[in-house]
Order: sequence, then structure tokens, then C-alpha cells
Amino acid sequence: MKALRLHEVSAGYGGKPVVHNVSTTVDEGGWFAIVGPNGAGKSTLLKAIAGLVPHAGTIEVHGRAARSLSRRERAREVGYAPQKPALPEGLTVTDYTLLGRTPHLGPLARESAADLSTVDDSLARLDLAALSGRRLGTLSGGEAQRAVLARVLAQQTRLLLLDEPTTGLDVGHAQTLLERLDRLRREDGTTVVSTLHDLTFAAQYADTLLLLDNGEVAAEGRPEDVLTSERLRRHYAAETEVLLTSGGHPVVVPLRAAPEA
Ligand SMILES: Nc1ncnc2c1ncn2[C@@H]1O[C@H](COP(=O)(O)OP(=O)(O)OP(=O)(O)O)[C@@H](O)[C@H]1O
Repeated sequence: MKALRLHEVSAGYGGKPVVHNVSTTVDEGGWFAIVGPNGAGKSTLLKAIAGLVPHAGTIEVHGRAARSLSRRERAREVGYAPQKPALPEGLTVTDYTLLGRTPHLGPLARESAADLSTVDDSLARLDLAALSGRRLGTLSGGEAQRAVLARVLAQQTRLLLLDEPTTGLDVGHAQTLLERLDRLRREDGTTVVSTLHDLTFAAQYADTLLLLDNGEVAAEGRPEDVLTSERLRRHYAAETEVLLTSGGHPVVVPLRAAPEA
């Protein structure tokens, strides 16, 4: 089964689409990265899939029309981590992560021992156990980013929508985070759909890239097929050289202009 199926999806704000006619499918257990220049519509497309922005066309999540899902049903199917989350500063990391269990709580809205154990597991997976009692307002940017992911992991959905999950992380923390997500994907069969600005990271982790420009699909396919210096010039106005790692993954190197004589 496909985790996600989009057919001629348009989405935008105030009735004005900024994403136009996107059709694609995402395999269950795959990692699908949406890339493209600033303002291309990447976040808007993710928000449309998460049900936060209205859309035209069809979005199916695990074979069910997204429009037909109640909020609670959707929250059990789809976990969404925004690029700029509004964090309640006074909540502890544990209490915030526990919010991820909300769609699973029974009528009395009391969390069970199993819910608490899921929270502990999510915190451990993101290396946050030592910070579990800290208030969100006291965390560094990278720690707060991990807390947001812990809440989404605690939601235990089969599909994760992650908007720039490595924003504000240094190369080591970004790599560790992407490795953790990759492990989750391999161990639990979770599907990851993420936007990623770092094309070299995107090429390392995603099996498919969707290149959006001006709200339209400019290219889609394997990273080594999508990332060409010609496309990066056309869609990003960037001069680059695309190298290959020994493992065959593209590496995008920005080139400095030749100094004027
Ligand atoms: N809430 C909003 N109301 C009106 N326009 C918006 C809103 N959010 C985004 N837009 C506009 O929609 C377009 C696409 O924005 P979006 O955030 O989806 O792009 P993006 O590809 O994620 O960009 P970036 O790489 O800069 O994060 C932009 O022109 C942006 O100004």
C-alpha cells in the first residue's frame, strides 16, 4: 500500500494557490524529501497533507481520503512537526512529549502506564532523557527541535511529516537526528516525508526527491537523477558542482565565482 497518494493537489492561502497540481505517491517505509528554493511551496504542501491548509485535488493517507478523516483519526495516522513550532515555554519536556499521546487517550483523557512508557521511549530515542524535567523555555534551539520530534514520535503514527527537521542543528547533531529517523524507518516501517534545505543530506537519506519551484513540480526521482548542476542553476540560481560519494550519493558543492581580474 502507498503511504501517501496526491492527485492534482493545489493548496494556498486566502483562496490563492501557491502549490499547483502536484501528483505523486510515497511508498510505505520510504523517505521522501521535498526540496526547492525559498518560497517554492514546500511547507505549504506539507501543511496541506497535515490538514492545516485547505487543498483542491485528492490526498490519500494509507488509502483513505484525507478529507474524510476526523482530526483525531488524522492525528493517529499523521505526525507533523512544523518548521517554527510555538512552544509552551513553561511545560517540561516530558509533559510536552505527553501531548503526543492525546489522540490515543480514552474518554477520561487519563494517560496510562503504556502512554508514559511510550513517552520515555521517545525521549530516549532522541537522547532527551537527561532533559526530561527541563522547561521548554530553557532549552537550546537544537534541544527544542528534538523535543518537538519527541512529541511527534510519541504520537506513534505510521507517517511522519517533518518540516526542516535539521534547522538550527550543527552538522553532527543534524546527522545524528537523521540517523535516528532512518533507524525508526527501518525498525518500525515508518514513512518519512520531510522538507530539507541541505541537498547533500537530502541525497544521503531520501530515496526520492521532489523538486518544487514556484509551486510546481520541476523534477522527481532518485537523488542522483534529480540533482544536476543544470537544474540547480535553473531552479536555485546557484552555481554548483555535483560530486558523488564513494557510496554513489550526490554531494552538492557551491562554486565561488571566479574573481574579476
Ligand atoms: N500563512 C500564509 N499566508 C499567506 N501566504 C503565505 C503563508 N505562508 C506562506 N505563504 C506564501 O506561500 C509561498 C510558499 O511558502 P512556503 O512557506 O510554502 O515555501 P517554502 O518552500 O517552504 O519556503 P522556505 O524554503 O523559505 O521555507 C510563499 O510565497 C509565502 O510567502
